[in-house]
Amino acid sequence: MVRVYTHNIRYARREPVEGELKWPERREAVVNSILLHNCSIVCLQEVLWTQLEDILRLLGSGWDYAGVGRDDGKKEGEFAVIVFKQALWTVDWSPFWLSPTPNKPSIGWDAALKRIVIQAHFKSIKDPSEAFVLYCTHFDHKGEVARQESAKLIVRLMRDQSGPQILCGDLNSQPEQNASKTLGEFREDSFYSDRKFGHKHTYTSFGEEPHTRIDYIWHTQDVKTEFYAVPHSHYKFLISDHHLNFPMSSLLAPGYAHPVSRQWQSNSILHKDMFVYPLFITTDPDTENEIHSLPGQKQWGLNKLLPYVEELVAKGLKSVLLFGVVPEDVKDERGSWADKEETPVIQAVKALKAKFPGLFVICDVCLCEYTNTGHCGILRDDGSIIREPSVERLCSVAVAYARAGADAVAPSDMIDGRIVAIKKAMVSADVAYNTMLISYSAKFAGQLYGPFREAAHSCPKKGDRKAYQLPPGARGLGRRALQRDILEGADAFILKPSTFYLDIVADAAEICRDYPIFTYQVSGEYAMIHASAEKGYCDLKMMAFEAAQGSLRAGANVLISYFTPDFLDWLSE
Ligand SMILES: NCc1[nH]cc(CCC(=O)O)c1CC(=O)O
Repeated sequence: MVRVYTHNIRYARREPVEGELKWPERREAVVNSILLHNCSIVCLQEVLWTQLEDILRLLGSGWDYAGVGRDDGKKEGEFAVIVFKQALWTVDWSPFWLSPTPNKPSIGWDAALKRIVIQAHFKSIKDPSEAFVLYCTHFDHKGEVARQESAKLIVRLMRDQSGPQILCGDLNSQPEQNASKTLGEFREDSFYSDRKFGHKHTYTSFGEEPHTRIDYIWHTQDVKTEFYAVPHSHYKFLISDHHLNFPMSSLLAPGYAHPVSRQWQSNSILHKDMFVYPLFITTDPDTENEIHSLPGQKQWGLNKLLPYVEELVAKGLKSVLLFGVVPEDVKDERGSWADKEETPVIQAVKALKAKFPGLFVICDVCLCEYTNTGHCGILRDDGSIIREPSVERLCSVAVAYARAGADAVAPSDMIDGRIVAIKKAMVSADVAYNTMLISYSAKFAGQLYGPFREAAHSCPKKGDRKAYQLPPGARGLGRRALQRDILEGADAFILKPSTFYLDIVADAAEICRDYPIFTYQVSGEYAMIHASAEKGYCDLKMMAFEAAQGSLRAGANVLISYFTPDFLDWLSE
C-alpha cells in the first residue's frame, strides 16, 4: 500500500491575484497539509526553486526530491517535482521535456512554455517487491495540441516500462478533453475509486467559478485505488453548523498551580513527595476512631486531626485526600451534606489550609458518603443513576470544595460527563485557575473497596456500583475512559485499584503520557497486605515497597496510599 499525494502549489507570484496570499503566508499550510496526510511520496507542481527550498526546510530532515527546473534542467523555471522520504524509498529518476525533443529543455508543439515530466522508479527499502514507476507532470495551459501530444508521449514512456505505474499532476485539461481521453484509453483515473472524500473539483482559481477538475492521479490497471480524496485546502467556511466545543484540555495552569503539583509533573524514583494520604473526617470534632478493617487508620474529628497531620507534615507529608463521614440521619437522596458549609470535608479543608498552607489538599468528590441510598449519584426508582441532576450536584460539590480552598478536586463517582461539566463549572466560578481536576478515570468495580465503605459509611443500601464503575475485565473501557477524560479537560488521572490493574496503569502512562498519573492502592489492597503480614505470609514493609514500586514501574508518579505515614518513616531510615 502506498499513499500518493499531488498538489499544484501555485508558483510564488510577486503580485498575488485577488484571494491569493503571498507564498510566505501560505507555505506552512502547504507543508503541514503534506505532513497531516502522512504521505511518504508527494508530487508537486509549479514549484520555484526558492519554494522547494522552503518546503524541504519546513518538512524537516529525512526528505529528498526528484526534479529539475523546466527552463534549464537545473534550477530555473518551475519544477514538477517528487518529494519523498529517503528512509523508505530508493528512487531512480530522469526528466523528459514534453516536446519532440524530450531529452533537452525545449518547448513542444503549440505550447506557451517549456513543460516537463519526471519519471521515477520507486522501490520500497523495507519490501523491495513493492516497486512502481511514478510520473509527475504539468501540461501546458495554452496549447491544445501540446497537451494531447504530451499525453501520447507519456503513454509511450509508460509502454516501455513494466509493472505498476502512477501518473500524478496538473493536466490543464478536463476529463472530457483530449489529453485526459488519450490517457484514459490506457489508464485508470483514481477519481472513480469506490471510496472517496472531499471536493469533486481540484482547481479553484482562488474563488472564481466555475471550478474544474484538471489534477489527476492516473494509474495502470494493476494498481487498485483504495481511497481517493480531494481534501479541503481552504478554511474560510464552517465545517459544520455546530461550532467545535471549547477544548477544555487547553487549560494547563491548574495542573501546576501549587509547588507540590508542580513537582508531580515530573517523574522520578520513590520519595516522600509522591505520597498522598487518604483521611476520613467526621462531624464530631473530638472523634478518634480506629477502623477495624483498615489497621492503623482512623476516622478523625478536626480537633484530633490537626495535631496528627502536624506530626506527619513534620515528617515530610505533602498531600492528603479527604473523605467525609456523616451521621446516617443527615443523609438524603441528593447527598445534600456533601457541600454544606458545616460538612466535615469543607471544615477540614479550611482548617488544614489555614494551618498548613503548603500542604496539597485534595477533596474526593462523590455523593455516596452523603446519600441515603449509599450510591454515588441520584437514583431513579429502578435504582439506576439519573445522569444530569447527579452531575449537577457533583459540580456544586466540586466548586464548594474549591472555594473552601482545596488544591484539587477528584471526582470518584464515575458518572459519564462529569469531568467536562465540573471543569466548566469551575471556570464559571473562577476557581479553575488554581484548582487541579484529578479524574478517577479508570476505576474498576469489585471487591477491593469493602473496608473503605465501612470507614466512610458509604456502602450501597441496595444493588452495587457495576452500572457506573468499570467491569474488571474491560481494559478497552479503561483506555476509552482515559482518552475521554483527556478531551474533557482532566489535569491528572487516578487509576484504581492498583496492584490488580497495573496493565491499566501502563495504558494510562501511554495514553496520558503528558499528565501526572496517580495510582490508588485502595482499602482492600491495604487490608490484604496487612492480613497477610499478620499471618506471617510476608513482611509488611517489603510488601508495601514492592507494591509501590510496581505502580511506579507501570507508569504512576503519585501514590495514594494508606501506608503513607509508614513510608514517611521508612523513607527517613
Ligand atoms: N465513590 C467514593 C470512593 N472514593 C474512593 C473509594 C474507594 C477507596 C478505597 O477503597 O480505599 C470510593 C468507594 C467506592 O467507590 O465504593
